[in-house]
Amino acid sequence: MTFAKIRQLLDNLKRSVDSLEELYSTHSLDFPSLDVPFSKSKAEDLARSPDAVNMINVCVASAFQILLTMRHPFETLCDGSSIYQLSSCLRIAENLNIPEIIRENNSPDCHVNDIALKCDVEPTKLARILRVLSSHHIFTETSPDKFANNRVSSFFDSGKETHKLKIEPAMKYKDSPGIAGYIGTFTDEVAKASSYLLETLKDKDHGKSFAPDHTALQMAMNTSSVYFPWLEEPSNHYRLERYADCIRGTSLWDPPDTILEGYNWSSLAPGSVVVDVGGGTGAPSMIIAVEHPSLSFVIQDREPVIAQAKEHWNNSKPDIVGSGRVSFQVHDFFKEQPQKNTAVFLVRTICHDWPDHLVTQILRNLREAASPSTQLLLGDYVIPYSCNDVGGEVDIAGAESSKVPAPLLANMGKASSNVYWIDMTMQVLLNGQERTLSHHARLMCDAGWRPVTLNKRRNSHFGYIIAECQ
Ligand SMILES: C[S@@+](CC[C@H](N)C(=O)[O-])C[C@H]1O[C@@H](n2cnc3c(N)ncnc32)[C@H](O)[C@@H]1O
Repeated sequence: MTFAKIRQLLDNLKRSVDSLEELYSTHSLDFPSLDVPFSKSKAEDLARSPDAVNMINVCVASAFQILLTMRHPFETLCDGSSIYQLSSCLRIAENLNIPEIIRENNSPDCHVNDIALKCDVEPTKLARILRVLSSHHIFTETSPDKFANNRVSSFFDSGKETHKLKIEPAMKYKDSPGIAGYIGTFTDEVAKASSYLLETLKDKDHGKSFAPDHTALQMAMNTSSVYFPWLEEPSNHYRLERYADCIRGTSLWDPPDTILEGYNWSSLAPGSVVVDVGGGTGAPSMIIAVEHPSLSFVIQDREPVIAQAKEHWNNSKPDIVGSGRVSFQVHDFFKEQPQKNTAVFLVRTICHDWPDHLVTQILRNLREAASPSTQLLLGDYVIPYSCNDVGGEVDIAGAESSKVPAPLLANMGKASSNVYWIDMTMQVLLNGQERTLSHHARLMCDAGWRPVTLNKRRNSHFGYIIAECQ
């Protein structure tokens, strides 16, 4: 029976590769190479189209399940026990600007002695770190101790000049697309917090609490502050700059313009106001603002973040700032919402930060400021179970589940791993979580909203739920 299952997985894999090759050949393109640095191209764009994503996901889930079926359990457990070493090595590559150093080299590959000289570390230690990454296809070791950027490593090249980064390291994260900041944040404070997950879970005072100051982060960082005020402490200046970039990186979970499909923005009357609640530097709003010049935006966040947002918009979209279509407001979403004339309250990746009782408070504050026509647009992952969710249907348009080929897990296993990584991230940082559709719907209803539509990109777990006033 096991061989039959392996063959079934191989069939899934083969069928998906065949379909992918056919898709690419209809566009006269080849699939992007792992060995070549990433570049914006038609082939890369096609790889993120919903059809291609579906085929790639089936390949990833099938290949991973074959691997796990065939490997000795101890090999799998060794991997699971040491996978944090990969994160630590990735943290070093990002922090020491290794992709940037290799890019600035005169030839495509660079000897580790030259790389180590530029970042002032011991070369044989660095070689071993880069070898871990190369063995996981992040960088390529072209000949012993020589390393080149590949499709994966070049994706976190900030494009900045290393001699400038040496003088002002946090400059790396200014007006950047978010990948370096994402890696830096996840492999630093998130990883450190995660290493205290067990101790926090078993802690007699904090283990069963959902307070945002009773998480693994407090234990790991020896602080009593909640994550956001902790980030804003003067000693965390570098981390705060990096976090802003990290959040822009979350817009890359799907192609960033997916926000345009999340809501029918053209249906709004000219002059309508979109309030981006906890908007960070306003990356999703910026995409909407460019496409829909008749709409106005209010970006709300905590004071230091609003300063970052203003700077980011002034540097990236001075024309929109000059037109007066975007304004910036310091606002605490746990307090009364000052914007009373809002067409859409956009809350993207906000609710997942917080435990249920605080999500209800945030959404209720928005409901109290809403007019009868105001809509809520909640953007977050819609987390699936790894088994079939019998009876989990929710009566919201667009909530249909997609078909998964046997014998893959109902959630597409490895192809969906990021949803669960982010869920754990929210647990260790703030006692927040990713939620199923019915869980999202319940919290919205408790706060006086009626969820009506789920807009989800095909083959993505990230959803935009539209709700109306009850
Ligand atoms: C995960 S980020 C999401 C940013 C943005 N919505 C996006 O999707 O790109 C969460 C944001 O919530 C902000 N935030 C945290 N606590 C807040 C509060 N009490 N009031 C307003 N914003 C807050 C943080 O500063 C951060 O920018």
